[in-house]
Amino acid sequence: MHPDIESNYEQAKKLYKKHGIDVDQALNKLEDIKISMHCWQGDDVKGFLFRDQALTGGISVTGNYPGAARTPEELRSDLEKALSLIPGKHKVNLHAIYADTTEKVDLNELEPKHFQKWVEWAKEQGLGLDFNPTCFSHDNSKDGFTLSHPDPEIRQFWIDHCIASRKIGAYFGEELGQTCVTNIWVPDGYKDIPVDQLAPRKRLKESLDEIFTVEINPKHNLDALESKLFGLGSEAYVVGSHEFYMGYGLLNNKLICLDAGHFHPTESIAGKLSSLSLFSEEILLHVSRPIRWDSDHVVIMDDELMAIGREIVRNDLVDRVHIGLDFFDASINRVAAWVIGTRNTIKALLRGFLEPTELLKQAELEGDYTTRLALMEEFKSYPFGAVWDYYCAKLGVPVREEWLEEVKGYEKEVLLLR
Ligand SMILES: C[C@H](O)[C@H](O)[C@@H](O)C(=O)CO
Ligand SMILES: [Mn+2]
Repeated sequence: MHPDIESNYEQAKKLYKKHGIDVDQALNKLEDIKISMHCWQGDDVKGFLFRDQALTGGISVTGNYPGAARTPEELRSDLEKALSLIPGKHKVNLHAIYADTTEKVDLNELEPKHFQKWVEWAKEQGLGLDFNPTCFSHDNSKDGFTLSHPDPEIRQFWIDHCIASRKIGAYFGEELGQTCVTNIWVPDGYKDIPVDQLAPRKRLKESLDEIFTVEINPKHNLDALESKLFGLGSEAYVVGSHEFYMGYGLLNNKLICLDAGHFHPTESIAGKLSSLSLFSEEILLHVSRPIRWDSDHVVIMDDELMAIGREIVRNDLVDRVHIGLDFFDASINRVAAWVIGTRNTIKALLRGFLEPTELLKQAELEGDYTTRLALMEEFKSYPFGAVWDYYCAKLGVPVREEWLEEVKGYEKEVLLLR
């Protein structure tokens, strides 16, 4: 480690210690947090099962930066590159369309064996895996409905796919010794104002009930449900709204997934954590960055991200919140997108750990809002960067923007040859 990194760290430690913050302890806690890095940033949500299918479901990827992964091998190589530039041991989040198989298999026929190579790779790399059924980009979702489809045959197809997905999740959890979170998101909704808002929700509820009648050991797989406010083509009405899944999840002991891009523009998912934590044991996050709509931009260190990090740490939710990422930007190097978004998410958590929370809470309790505001503001310029640099060096990953050189090299030697 460069001596400057160490001495800057020692200086920073002293400053934080003055306010009772144990920086070494903070770094130990940070190292235990796993971020679930989404595989779909690597290939613009195409997957490998149906290469010719257009992306549907009201989500969209823009940009045509060269080098997108075309095969499972390429995707794993890109993920490895990104993970080598991110401190800590993490998880990879797969979608069903990323099955690694030469068999011609439809979504409702998927089995653990179709993901065996992913599991072998995860074992080799010391990674956990999370999972998602892919309820979009398929002929059976072409009119915008899946689990709430009025046609019982189509509904059954998606029910079977979700059951198959939970079994794959359980296989991941058992094989890797780390619980897999399987998150169900469906795009179902109407472009224009519907007459009957209730019937699709009843059908969605019945489909979920059927999916969850299959018993799965929660040690291996936890189920999560992701709501949405609107999508492209479902602007007026989304069946799986926040209220719908809050109700369903709390009554049926399922995790609620809060995606930062799935609420009204001024609503913050950070602000929802304290309330939800009082009623639900565990929560799933999709950390994303909406710009004006659910645009899935790469996560930057903005107010929302810092608030997410702070709320997780302040409310002692580190062991109860599963942190997944969800963005897909094809206008920049895709490996860099992962590195930027994941490093930022870890940095936001670090900043949460480096806050004098007890002191601030005490000031607040005493009604001393002057001290609260003064300290919160002063802490924004405390030397967290020195701690971050030390953390990266200690865990053997590039310090500051050094990682960019590596990504540029990889782009030249690997991505541009695709
Ligand atoms: C590809 C993901 O499953 C998808 O982004 C989903 O999580 C979502 O957020 C849809 O808007
Ligand atoms: Mn999401």
